[in-house]
Amino acid sequence: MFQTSFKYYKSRNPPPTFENVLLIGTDQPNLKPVQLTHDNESIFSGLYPPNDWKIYELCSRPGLLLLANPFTCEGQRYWMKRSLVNYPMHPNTTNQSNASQSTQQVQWWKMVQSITDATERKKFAQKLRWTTLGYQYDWTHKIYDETRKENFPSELRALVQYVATVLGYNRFSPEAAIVNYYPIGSTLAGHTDHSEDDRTAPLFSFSFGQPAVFLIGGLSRDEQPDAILLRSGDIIVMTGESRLCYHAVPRVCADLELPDNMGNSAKRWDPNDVSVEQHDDEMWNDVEQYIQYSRININ
Ligand SMILES: O=C(O)CCC(=O)C(=O)O
Ligand SMILES: [Fe+2]
Repeated sequence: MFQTSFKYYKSRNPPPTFENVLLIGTDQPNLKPVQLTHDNESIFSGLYPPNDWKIYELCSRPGLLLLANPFTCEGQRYWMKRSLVNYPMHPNTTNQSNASQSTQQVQWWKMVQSITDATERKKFAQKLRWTTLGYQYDWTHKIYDETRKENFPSELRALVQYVATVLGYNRFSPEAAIVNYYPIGSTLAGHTDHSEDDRTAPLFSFSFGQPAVFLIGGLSRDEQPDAILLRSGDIIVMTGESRLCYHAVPRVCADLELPDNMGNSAKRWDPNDVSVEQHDDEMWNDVEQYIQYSRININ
């Protein structure tokens, strides 16, 4: 059932319809609103105050929490920049780490920007698919290597701890992250995340840039998954029963493929009431180019 659904949403010809894809933040029978049980006085830069957050639990997958984009436009641009400029950098491992000597020595983002031809620049940039933070994940042996523990970025730790605390996970402290980079058209096959020592701890997932169809199924591949549209700024938290469920990304779409009410991602990071000169630095222009054809997921 999982594979059938994966193929359906991945298909180019014919393309899928999005009628059964859940939109976080809308009234849907499968989305149960979650009320915060304690006061949240503190604020966090780049996020709207928690009392304004729209939080849901997916009725068909108890423990799966969905947060409709709580980020300000500025907050979104900040995390996109961090993910592109700082995270794919030595000593963090990326899928490109062994591609050439220079990918180890020169900042990946600087290499991208040094390519003057736009087509070539895009071709090069699209090759980056993941980077690991904190404990470096060993994909071959499917373990977190005790001897390869790098610093976990303090600003990302602060963000995750803030969101965790608002949701009631006061003791959560992240030790490892995978940042996934998806050019439009790329996919992530069905899998479960079970290499972590403490599988009772929640898993936090932040999405930025182009929208994607996310599938969440059951503990086996036999169950029919639910399809959810993850748009820029949306957060999902896999807790409880949903923590070890199969999930996948069968489609990263361009806004234009989506029905009118689902698209318009760029509004989430590009406020039209502020002129570009006013709102940001030079680096943003390059990041903005990249994000036109990509999705970033911090997991
Ligand atoms: O990109 C996503 O939304 C999911 C990524 C994921 O499942 C993973 O990194 O394990
Ligand atoms: Fe995963």
